[in-house]
Amino acid sequence: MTTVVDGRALANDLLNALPPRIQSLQAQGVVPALRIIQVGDDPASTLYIRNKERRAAKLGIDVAVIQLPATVSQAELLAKIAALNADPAVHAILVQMPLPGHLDDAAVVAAIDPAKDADGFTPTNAGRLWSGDPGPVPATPAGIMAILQRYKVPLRGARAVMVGRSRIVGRPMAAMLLNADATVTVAHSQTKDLASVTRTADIVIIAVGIPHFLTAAMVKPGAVVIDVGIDRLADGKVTGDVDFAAVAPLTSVITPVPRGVGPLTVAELMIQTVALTESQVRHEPS
Ligand SMILES: Nc1nc2c(c(=O)[nH]1)N[C@@H](CN(C=O)c1ccc(C(=O)N[C@@H](CCC(=O)O)C(=O)O)cc1)CN2
Repeated sequence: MTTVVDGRALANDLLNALPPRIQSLQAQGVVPALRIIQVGDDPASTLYIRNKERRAAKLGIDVAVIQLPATVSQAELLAKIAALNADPAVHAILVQMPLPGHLDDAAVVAAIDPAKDADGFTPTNAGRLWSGDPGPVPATPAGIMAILQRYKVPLRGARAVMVGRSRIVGRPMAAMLLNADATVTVAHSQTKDLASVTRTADIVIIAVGIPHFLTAAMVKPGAVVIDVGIDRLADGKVTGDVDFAAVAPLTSVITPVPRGVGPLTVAELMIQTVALTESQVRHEPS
């Protein structure tokens, strides 16, 4: 029997825990404040940011999008981040990815104050994650961990294959699985005979951005399959990296696209924004 994950329901459920925490902050005179920097006007980024804004506003988080032109210079972008870092009324900052090619992603991310790092992408927080220490973590892998936990997928000793090695998903996902005692393989575009690797997996997580890339021949019967891809087809429809119709019958648990991992990404960002705010309030000089 295959269980198809309901990402929207799980996201709503996780978000139900936030209002009392936000009210407790408000009682102390603090409203969690999230700032999202968008460079350019990529339509997919605009849509994802709108989802984040809507959720934040619904929860009573003070959210604002700082829109910069696609031609913004590295220095101008870094100056904007420095101003947000220095603003005590801002608790969480993120720069929507991808950035235009002339900008240095790594330097931009590294400029964010790790205490306000809503995405958990800064080198400091990535290092904490790989060391198994607490800190802000990237939202998509955090959402996937929430799915695995909610659907009671055993992780200790499980063979997990992460297909994709991005900073947003693949690398932090591998660290989280390792921290949960899974045996982790990271496969990528240079991996030889990928199917022979994915077929060994109890859990396959895929984030490659190629529609229907993971086929039935690449999956072991009974495996858990998590699809992070949000791929736009020529007709405008959204699909995933997994050939869902062919793969789903083989699996024990599978995420659909849309309404699988995506809503969890947004939910985990909200959770992180509140956690960063709480941590800053705790560390404020009294
Ligand atoms: N700074 C960041 N940039 C990007 C991140 C990130 O975590 N931080 N992740 C992705 C995009 N992303 C978040 O920003 C994101 C992706 C998907 C969704 C979502 O709600 N998906 C819906 C479907 C939406 C659609 O129809 O296209 C779903 O899956 O149901 C939200 C956020 C890259 N950049």
